[in-house]
Amino acid sequence: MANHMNAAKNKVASKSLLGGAMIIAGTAVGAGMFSLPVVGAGMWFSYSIIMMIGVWFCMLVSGLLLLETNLHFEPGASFDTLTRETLGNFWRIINGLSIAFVLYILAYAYISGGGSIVNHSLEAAGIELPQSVAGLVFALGLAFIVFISTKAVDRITTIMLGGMVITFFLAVGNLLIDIDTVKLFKPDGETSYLPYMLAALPFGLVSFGYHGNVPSLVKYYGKDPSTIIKAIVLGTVIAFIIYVCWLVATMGNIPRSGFVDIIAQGGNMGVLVGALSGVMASDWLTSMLTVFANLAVASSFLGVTLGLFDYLADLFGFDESRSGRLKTATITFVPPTVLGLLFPNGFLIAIGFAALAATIWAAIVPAMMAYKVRQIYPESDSFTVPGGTLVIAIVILFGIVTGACHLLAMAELLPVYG
Ligand SMILES: N[C@@H](Cc1ccccc1)C(=O)O
Repeated sequence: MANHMNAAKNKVASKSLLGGAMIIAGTAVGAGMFSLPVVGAGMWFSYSIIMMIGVWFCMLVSGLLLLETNLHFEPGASFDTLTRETLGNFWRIINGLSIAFVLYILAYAYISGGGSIVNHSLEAAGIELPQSVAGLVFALGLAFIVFISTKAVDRITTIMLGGMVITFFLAVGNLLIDIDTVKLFKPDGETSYLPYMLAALPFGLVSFGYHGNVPSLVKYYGKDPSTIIKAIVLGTVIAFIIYVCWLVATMGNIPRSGFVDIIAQGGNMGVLVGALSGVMASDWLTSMLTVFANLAVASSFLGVTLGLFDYLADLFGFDESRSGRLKTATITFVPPTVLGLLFPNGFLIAIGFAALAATIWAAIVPAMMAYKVRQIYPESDSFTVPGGTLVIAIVILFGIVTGACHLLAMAELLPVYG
């Protein structure tokens, strides 16, 4: 979420470690999180945790490799500059396209998920809308904020983040008290588990995506590797802890067989939150969970579309005037909103495709750049990720395997639960 970055930048005196960690955690925690229990239902709890540890490790290391490269450049160098200078124009273009693709498809995923959750909330208030219209309301409302200014996005996301922390702990805290360990460790339903991990892997990768913020952190802290490393480690650990709580809360309350129904209904955010609401003791806590889900997806939408907005303005050379911003807003918001109207329930499919493109810029490219940079500066005493070329190979392999899993799952060659 670039906006948190800007929020942090404006406060000169607040270059705390926690600020950087929150930027990373804030970007990572988003729509991916809502897909985890649904796509993890097949392998269930223990395997989900094992997978998340592995994905966390690889995505942490790829972020650190990106930092390693970034530290050979002046603070303020963009991702685009890093790829151009290390890997050349071909990879620069591939990288840029994959970033733009992820931002666009995530914007669509958020409209789909946002529409679904807004609809779920409105139903509770007795208002019935087609989901595509709810998606439109969600997108237009938030697009307007991005259109006004970056500052407006900053202010509103800061408020949203505060609200998310409070509602997450109230709602999930209560779900954690009610969990049933039998559900977690002795799941019902069919006896095959492990094979379902393959199709779930891409969703794990998306939920640990934050890499666009690494250059922003370098710009923010300057060449201070130890603080940036701590911020990345802490930020990804916070995200990991939130995901574990979320998996415990969902899988400890909804039986494995219950997910078959959620998946049959498309597995969108509103369906999952609806199923959780069904098992929660009080209406008040149910509202907290719904508010949390609304805020989580809305703040991610603002972060991602602001990034896309700035990227497109730069690419097409649109200026900051009212008409320039209107042009940028049009190319930013119209394609994902139209998709949201045509296919209101593509949430999970979109997250899967985001993963496919993210394997390039959040795993493979950072590893390749670090490899290159070590050849260019063999004597450098700047920060180097430990583990040598082996670690680089592991990250590249992780990216390739995850991308392959997505393609195989799309071709219906992998077992998918439900
Ligand atoms: N991690 C974000 C998505 C994301 C991926 C890659 C980079 C930035 C953001 C989410 O789960 O919603």
